[in-house]
Order: sequence, then structure tokens, then C-alpha cells
Amino acid sequence: TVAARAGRAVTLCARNAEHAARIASTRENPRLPGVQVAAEIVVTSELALAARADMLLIATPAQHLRGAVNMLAAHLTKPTPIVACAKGIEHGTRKFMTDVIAEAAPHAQPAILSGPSFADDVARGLPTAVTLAAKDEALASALVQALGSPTFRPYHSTDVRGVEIGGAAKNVLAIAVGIAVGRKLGASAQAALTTRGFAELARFGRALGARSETLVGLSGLGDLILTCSSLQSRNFALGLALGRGEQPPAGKLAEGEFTAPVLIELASSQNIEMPVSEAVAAILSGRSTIDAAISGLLTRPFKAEE
Ligand SMILES: NC(=O)C1=CN([C@@H]2O[C@H](COP(=O)(O)OP(=O)(O)OC[C@H]3O[C@@H](n4cnc5c(N)ncnc54)[C@H](OP(=O)(O)O)[C@@H]3O)[C@@H](O)[C@H]2O)C=CC1
Ligand SMILES: O=C(CO)COP(=O)(O)O
Repeated sequence: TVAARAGRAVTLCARNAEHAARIASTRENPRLPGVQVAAEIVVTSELALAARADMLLIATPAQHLRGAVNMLAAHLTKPTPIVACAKGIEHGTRKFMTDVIAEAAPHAQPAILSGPSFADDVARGLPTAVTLAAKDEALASALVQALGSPTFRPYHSTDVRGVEIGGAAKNVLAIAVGIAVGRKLGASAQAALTTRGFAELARFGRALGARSETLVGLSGLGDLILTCSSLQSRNFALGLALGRGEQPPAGKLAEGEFTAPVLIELASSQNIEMPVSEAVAAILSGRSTIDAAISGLLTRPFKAEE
């Protein structure tokens, strides 16, 4: 929808032929109810048709990106830019999204799009700004020109890793903040936890070579603020339900649940302290109760702020 609004000729590809046929006839995707899929958008389930595009945006969950790109790679006939829209880190390999694309489609040009952008807001034409990163600045800039419009303002960057880290880590931290809100710890705790969450996101990012401007930018701090403060966020909503002792919302993808264990594996392999993310992983895996995790965080030794 964003690309069509920017004047591009768009093909929307769904993996399931029946879903594609339904979207083509109703002009509505059941995953985004109430949003009209513009008449000029071609809807298909044929990857070969989609693969002819000059630019590909892949919006599967992070853990399914490799499978989707593997299937797509067989149909690519040129070094097409492939933009990851997923936010996460692959289990097992501990790879970030553009590394997964580079492995699965070695002749493609990987890029990453991330930032504060609830799909529902964006599809309805509400304004936001995001970051689009590729190793090659000219490519990142060309992709921004292709996708940007007055309501969707991408900024280009070459800090691919920084953008990937912000998007992956903020989901885990939003679960933590949701838990705190669900436990009624108060608005001050919400702000304090979001800020200490950012401190560990930035620590992790710097250790992995991300630039500070990226970490405090749209795809880092920007998306963290959005996700840690909005009921619209599925990650925040998951944490909120856990904090309240309720069943988490069914059938909603909360990427932080999948990112938490691999994020802390990566962090501990590099000796990076991420106590909030560790607490989330421990709660989700059943290694800690919520109350023990909160008490563990609040009784850590006092130290200098950094
Ligand atoms: N929703 C949002 O506001 C935002 C989401 N993101 C990120 O985008 C990614 C996707 O999220 P979202 O769209 O919300 O998730 P949804 O669960 O709503 O949709 C996932 C889509 O991926 C498809 N899919 C799942 N597995 C595969 C597979 N193996 N091969 C091909 N297609 C597959 C699903 O197809 P089917 O319908 O057939 O199941 C569905 O169309 C996540 O990483 C998320 O963090 C980023 C910014 C905002
Ligand atoms: O990434 C998002 C907004 O930028 C969407 O957040 P949730 O996946 O938590 O809903």
C-alpha cells in the first residue's frame, strides 16, 4: 500500500493461493481488516511473478525469512534489492535479517526497513518516519526515493546492523515494559524501565558495531518508545497479559518472544550485560517467576549510569 501510494506498480504475493484469490476479489487482507487494497495492486500467489519486480519487500515473521527467500531465490534473474521488513534474529544461526537474505539469495542486494510503524497506522495513511538501510548508500537512497511519500518518510542509512539491532531488541524490551504495566508498577517504573532498556539496547548495539546516531534514531529509540508505550503493540500486549496473570492474546505474532532467547545468547557470547532482556527470556521460558524477575532487577548493585 505504501509503495502504491508512492506511485510504484505493486505486486502483492501471498504464499497461499486461496488467500491471494480472496484478497484479490474482496480487496481486503483479513490480517489488516478495514484497509482497502488498492485496485491497481496485483495480488498473486505466484512467486515467479513477484520475483520480476525491481525491488522486493519481504514481510514474513523473522524465523520464516530464510524459507521465504530460499523459495524466491530460485526465481531471481537479476541482483534485485530485497528489503527485510521483519524484526528479529534467526534462531540457531543467530543471524540478523540481511545476513539471512545474503545467504539465501547470494546475488540479491539485502536491505532493512525498520522504525516506528504499526502496519495499521501506515496502511491507513497516518504519517510516520522510518529508517531504510543498505550497505551501499546509493542503493539505500534509491530505495527511499522509491518508497517515500508525504505520509511515509524513510531516511536512508548504511548502518544496516544498527537498524537490525534496534528492531529486534525493542520487541523484547516492550514485553518487559508491558509486564511492568500489567503488574501496575506505575508510570515512573514504565519510563525507568524503557530507559534502562534503551541503555542495554545501545550497549549491545555499540558492541556489535552499530552507530550511536542509529541507536538514538527512528529504528532504535523511536521504535522503542512506540512499542513500550502503546497497547497497539503486540509485544507490549503480550507483556501486559503476562503481568496481569492473564492468557496472552491468541494468534498474534509477538516477535520478542522468539527474539529474547537468541538475543541473550548473542549478548552473553560477547559478555554484554542485558539484564532486562535476560529477565524477559527467563520469564518466557519459565526459568523465573515475574515477581522474582522484578525483584532481581530492582536489587541489582547500585552503579554509575551508563
Ligand atoms: N504488524 C506491524 O505493525 C509490523 C510488523 N513488523 C514486522 O513484520 C514481520 C511480520 O509481521 P506481521 O505482518 O505483523 O505478521 P503477521 O503474522 O500479521 O503476518 C505474517 C505474514 O507472513 C506470512 N508467512 C508466515 N510464514 C511464512 C512463510 N514461511 N513463508 C511465506 N510467508 C509466510 C503469513 O502468511 P499467512 O497469512 O499465509 O499465514 C502472513 O502473511 C514481523 O517480523 C514484525 O515484527 C514490522 C513493523 C510493523
Ligand atoms: O514493530 C512494530 C511497530 O514499529 C510493531 O510492533 P508489535 O509487533 O509489537 O505490534
